[in-house]
Amino acid sequence: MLRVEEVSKHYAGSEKGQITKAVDKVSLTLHPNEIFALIGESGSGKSTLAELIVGLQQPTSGLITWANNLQAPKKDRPTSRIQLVFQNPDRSMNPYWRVKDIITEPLRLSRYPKKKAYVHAEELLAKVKLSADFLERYPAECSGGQKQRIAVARALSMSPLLLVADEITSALDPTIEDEMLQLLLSLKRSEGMSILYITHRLETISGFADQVAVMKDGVIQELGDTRTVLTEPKSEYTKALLNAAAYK
Ligand SMILES: Nc1ncnc2c1ncn2[C@@H]1O[C@H](COP(=O)(O)OP(=O)(O)OP(=O)(O)O)[C@@H](O)[C@H]1O
Repeated sequence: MLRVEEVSKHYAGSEKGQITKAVDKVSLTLHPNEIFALIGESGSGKSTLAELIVGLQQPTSGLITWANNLQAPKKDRPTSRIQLVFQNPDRSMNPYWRVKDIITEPLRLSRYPKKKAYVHAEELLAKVKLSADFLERYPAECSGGQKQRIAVARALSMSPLLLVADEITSALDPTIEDEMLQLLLSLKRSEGMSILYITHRLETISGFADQVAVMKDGVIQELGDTRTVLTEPKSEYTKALLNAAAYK
């Protein structure tokens, strides 16, 4: 569906001649209807790679291409190829808006009539397993986990082919995190979309992600199907991450 070929993003450092290789010659393929987990410690280049994929940044070199026969699902509404959800929902939500306005914002920005957008609001909340009571609430009246669901509902309003979720469960406690992973898994199936799931926690992706790439210092250390990478890791770095997770 989406191919990343030898993609690099280098930044000039503060000292002359110094460069930071945030992403260095990364290649991967995202298939339709799969969850791809991108794992790495802080500073490994995950967010930069996500921004390159989404088009928020341009690569220094390399190619990012979508399969040309792709079409967002035909709906009576605007659609988009990619939607993003970030770690901190508060930063992307207007605290003075009601949930119904927050989740229909992408539709309204696409000039979809407000009244018709509101008709979809309840259905979008149902997709993320929140009741219609939330429509009239403000973000401050929702928990962190509920706000993340609202952010996912907003992304779903555009029926994306790819949902990029950048550390969206990192601030949640383990039970709520697990509920969010189950929700994403069921959305992958019901919406037929792919999910690029970015996290620093390798231990959370078993039974969830189809493929995983482990990143360090801008370079992919290991890439493969999740079960194989978790049970037969090849790189020393993946082994170290798994060992560290076992002692948590
Ligand atoms: N605009 C920029 N200018 C210079 N260096 C940058 C810039 N953005 C990121 N970097 C550097 O690139 C590297 C990768 O950063 P990135 O944010 O992609 O890592 P990350 O794995 O997402 O980390 P985290 O989990 O902490 O968000 C870091 O060393 C960072 O300091």
